[in-house]
Amino acid sequence: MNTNVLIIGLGLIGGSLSLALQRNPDIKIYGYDQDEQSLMMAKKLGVIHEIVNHPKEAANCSDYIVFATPVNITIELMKDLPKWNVSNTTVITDTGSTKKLIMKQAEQLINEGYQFIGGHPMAGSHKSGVAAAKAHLFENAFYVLTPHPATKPACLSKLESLLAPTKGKLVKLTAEEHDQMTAVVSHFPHLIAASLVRQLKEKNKVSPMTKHLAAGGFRDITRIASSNPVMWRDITLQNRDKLIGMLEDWQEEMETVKNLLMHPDPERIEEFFSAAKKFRDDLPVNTSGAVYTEYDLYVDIPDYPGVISEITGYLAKDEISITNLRIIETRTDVFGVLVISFQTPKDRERGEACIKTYTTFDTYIS
Ligand SMILES: NC(=O)C1=CN([C@@H]2O[C@H](COP(=O)(O)OP(=O)(O)OC[C@H]3O[C@@H](n4cnc5c(N)ncnc54)[C@H](O)[C@@H]3O)[C@@H](O)[C@H]2O)C=CC1
Ligand SMILES: O=C(O)C(=O)Cc1ccc(O)cc1
Repeated sequence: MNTNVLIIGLGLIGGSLSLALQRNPDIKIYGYDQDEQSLMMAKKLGVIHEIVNHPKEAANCSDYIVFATPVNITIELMKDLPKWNVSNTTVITDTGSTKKLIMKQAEQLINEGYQFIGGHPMAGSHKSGVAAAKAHLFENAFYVLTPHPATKPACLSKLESLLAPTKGKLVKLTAEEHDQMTAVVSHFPHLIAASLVRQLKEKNKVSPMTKHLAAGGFRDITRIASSNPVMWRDITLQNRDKLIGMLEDWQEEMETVKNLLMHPDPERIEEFFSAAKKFRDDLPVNTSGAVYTEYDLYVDIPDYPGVISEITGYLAKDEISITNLRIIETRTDVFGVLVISFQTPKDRERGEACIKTYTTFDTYIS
């Protein structure tokens, strides 16, 4: 018998979850989105099995309901859920980036006999929409669950077995712990990235060449400033308290930096950078963390016309998929570095072997 899942919100996360859950052939996915285009595209791309025009249409036959909508919309929909004729055995969850207010709303549902367990797959990207959905998005990433103290172990196990095909690492946290930690590693960095870009915008008014000098470092640190502003508005509003606390700590940190500059001491300045480098270099690398990871392979290439299509041709011949290509440096007569990104370490290994078979180019992994 099929297990029915209703996914509400068919964007990057709802779409990716839907694709991952379909690795279990017994799963049937009903999809709802208020945006008709997303709904049609989800069906056309095979992201969902069946369209519903209102959650009510599938809510009463669903074993699971997943809210993958922006966090404030999720709260509004949770208020509406009691009108949908949902069974008290249906497991309800969400994918929101914040948990405290969602779990507060869940309390009402739980008191009325519904089963709700908060969820947050800690993987994503600055992209949104169903077209960016990928079945492997959550692989090796932490997938946080926030059960309520009253959640029955059987209900939690039921949700864990649904999510197993995501290949995410399921961990349980309280909503409070979740919102504190995600403020540090995700929400606050988005504020800083946006502020850095806003600062560049202002400085650029005075010296219009500035933005053209924005090199890799600036782009790396501000990539997330290209995320969906509406989604981040809502996350910021829901995790305001923790973010204000972070901002106060940050202001202290900036005071420390200012002091370093006001009373320059080369040793202390070096120590400032080296302490950060050491901790950054020691961050765990075996998880994809909060970002969609690509596995980069560096190839030293000579600068002659057609060299890139030659390499991609070899990879295509051996049926090895790549996700991205970029050149770090090319000058006439000097070797440039081609960076090829793969979806998995295995693909990268095969890619490296393929390039070594067909060329004499040096390859390495950073
Ligand atoms: N983007 C990311 O990297 C991550 C996002 N999240 C969380 O997952 C949730 C979804 O985020 P994304 O998929 O990135 O956003 P998205 O913008 O790609 O998708 C959201 C979808 O919800 C739909 N929607 C909006 N209002 C609706 C309503 N009233 N009824 C039905 N559908 C509605 C939109 O039309 C859209 O298709 C958010 O709560 C976000 O905080 C969690 C992990 C990562
Ligand atoms: O693109 C990135 O680096 C992200 O930060 C993705 C992301 C966005 C929201 C989340 O709740 C989790 C991960």
